[in-house]
Amino acid sequence: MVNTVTLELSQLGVRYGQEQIIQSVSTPALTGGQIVGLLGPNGAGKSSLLQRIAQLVPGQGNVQALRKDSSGSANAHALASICYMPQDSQVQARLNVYESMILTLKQAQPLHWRVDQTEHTHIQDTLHALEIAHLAFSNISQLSGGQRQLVSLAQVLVRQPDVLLLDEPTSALDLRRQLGFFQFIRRYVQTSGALCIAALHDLNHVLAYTDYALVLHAGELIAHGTTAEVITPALLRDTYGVHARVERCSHGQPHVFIDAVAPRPSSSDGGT
Ligand SMILES: Nc1ncnc2c1ncn2[C@@H]1O[C@H](COP(=O)(O)OP(=O)(O)OP(=O)(O)O)[C@@H](O)[C@H]1O
Repeated sequence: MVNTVTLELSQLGVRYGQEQIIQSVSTPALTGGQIVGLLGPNGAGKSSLLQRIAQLVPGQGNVQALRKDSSGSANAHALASICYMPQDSQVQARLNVYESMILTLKQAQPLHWRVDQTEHTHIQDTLHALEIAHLAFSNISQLSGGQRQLVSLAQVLVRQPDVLLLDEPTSALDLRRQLGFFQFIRRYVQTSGALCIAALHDLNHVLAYTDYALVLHAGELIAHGTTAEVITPALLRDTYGVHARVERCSHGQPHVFIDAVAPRPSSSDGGT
C-alpha cells in the first residue's frame, strides 16, 4: 500500500542572530516517490533550509507535509513524518550501532520502550540492506567516516519517514557505496511513496539520480524544476562561478564537465 506524500514550503526563513540566512523560500507541492536535489555553493544555506524544514531551527514561514493514505477514505490526510540526516554525525556516546538504532526508533515512540521482535527484525533488515550488519556491535564512536554516514542513514530509515532530508549523504562513501546508496533511496521512495530531499555537491549525482532540483544561492531559491531543465551552463556559471558544459555520454546520460573557474563579476555587473 503506497501513501502519497506532499511537501510544500511557504516563505520559509532562517535567521541566526541578526543575520537572515534563508530568505522567504517557497516551493510548489513536491510529491512523494521522487528524489529532489538541493544544490548551491558552500554557505548557500542548504543545511539551514533542511533543518528549518525538519523544525530543528526556528524561523518564519510554513512547512506543509501531508501524507494521503490510499487505503483510507477519499480525503484521508495525516501529517507526514520528517527525518533529518545531518552532514556530520560525530558521536561521543558509548553505544554500539545496534543500541543506537533502538534508541533512534524509540525516540519516535517515547512511551513504548519495549522492543518487540518485529522491531528487532526491522533493525536487522535495515542494517543488512545497507550492508552494515557486520558493524551491529561495533562502538559507534570508533567507526570510520563512511561507516558513520551509513549508520546515520540507517538511523533515519529505521523510522520509515515520509520525508527524508539528507545532508550531503554520500560525501564520505566510496564509489560502490555511493551508487548503492542512490539505488537504495530510489527503491525506498518508489515503494513507500516517500519524498527524499538531498543536499548534494556532485552535480553528476544530481543529474543521474534526482528527479527535481532546488537551487539555493545566498539563502534564496533561485531556480527549481526538473533536474535536466535546471542544470545548465548559465546556472553553473552564475551559481558556482565556473564555465561548464552539460553533455551526454555514449549511454545518453547527461554529465557536467567543468572547464574553468569563471572570473568573478564586478559589482557593477550586479552579480554576487
Ligand atoms: N548555528 C549557526 N549560527 C550562526 N550562523 C550559522 C549557523 N549555522 C550556519 N550558519 C551560517 O549560515 C550560512 C549557511 O550555512 P549552511 O550550513 O546552511 O550552508 P550550506 O549551504 O549547507 O553550506 P555547505 O555546502 O558548506 O555545507 C553560513 O554563512 C553559516 O556560517
